[in-house]
Amino acid sequence: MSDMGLVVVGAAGRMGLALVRAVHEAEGARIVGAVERKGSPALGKDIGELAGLGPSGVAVGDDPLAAFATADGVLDFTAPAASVEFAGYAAQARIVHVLGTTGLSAEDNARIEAAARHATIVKSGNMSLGVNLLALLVEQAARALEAKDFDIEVLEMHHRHKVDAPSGTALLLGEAAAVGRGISLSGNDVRVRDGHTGPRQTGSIGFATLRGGSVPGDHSVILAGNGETITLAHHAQDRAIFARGAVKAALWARGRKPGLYSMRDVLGF
Ligand SMILES: NC(=O)C1=CN([C@@H]2O[C@H](COP(=O)(O)OP(=O)(O)OC[C@H]3O[C@@H](n4cnc5c(N)ncnc54)[C@H](OP(=O)(O)O)[C@@H]3O)[C@@H](O)[C@H]2O)C=CC1
Ligand SMILES: O=C(O)C1=N[C@H](C(=O)O)C[C@H](O)C1
Repeated sequence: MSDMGLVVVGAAGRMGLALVRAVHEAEGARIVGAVERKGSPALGKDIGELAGLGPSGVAVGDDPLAAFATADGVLDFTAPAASVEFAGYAAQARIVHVLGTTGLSAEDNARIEAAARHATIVKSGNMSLGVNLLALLVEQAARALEAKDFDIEVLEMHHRHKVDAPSGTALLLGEAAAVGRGISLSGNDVRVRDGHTGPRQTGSIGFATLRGGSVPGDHSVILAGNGETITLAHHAQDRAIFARGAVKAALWARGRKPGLYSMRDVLGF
């Protein structure tokens, strides 16, 4: 089979450049397009040069539909409104859409689900191997430790540029804890605490957010009981872990029927 042709959207962003480097290093995939928004200073520049790889022959453009028409898949770590639009274009082109953007609303998710009738979409708040394994462990721990005995809190820290909170990963880990507990996260989540909050509600899942510096992504799930705490944690040291996961997801999705898949489907756990 020929190499999978991939378009990177948001190609000049932090994750965009990491994705270009990950595709360059991967076997079985190549970059066929790079897209940024109209007016971006990156337009017209060679994406290989921008990523520090040398000339690639692929210039950054601002026409996603034209780029998708020549591709087998798209790698998308951009912004919610853009990702919803790209999911629609991926459906029109009947291609793979690897979607890592976080901060999606319920309405965004409904539109992405609709696009997945025709596109093969792999979507996850975190594409790294480590976090997806962590989610499995959190689910098991939450199942093993009863809500009356152990409170669950999710703590995350990210770089100063991050615009959404709680992080997609924190929500993914909260969902895993909720699955383990046999409850829905929605309605049991406590995303912010301020002022006179009253005592903690048994069975709730709390979130706390820190922002600063250049931290690529730190997450801890704390199970706090009487006299002991258990902390399950993941520390990202390099965005390459997310980018490698995204390329793996694209290669896994190639040739699969349209639908909405998760990173746990890709990794088999
Ligand atoms: N699932 C995962 O594993 C991970 C997810 N993420 C998520 O990925 C997203 C991006 O993060 P990051 O790379 O740090 O952010 P950046 O802001 O560095 O990159 C986003 C890029 O997308 C571009 N963009 C936005 N809208 C459009 C559009 N309509 N068309 C084309 N390009 C567009 C931005 O351009 P401009 O600057 O002009 O707006 C920017 O270049 C976030 O939601 C983040 O949470 C990040 C890491 C891992
Ligand atoms: O914005 C980021 O940087 C990251 N976003 C994702 C999230 O919201 O969890 C994944 C990773 O932690 C980095």
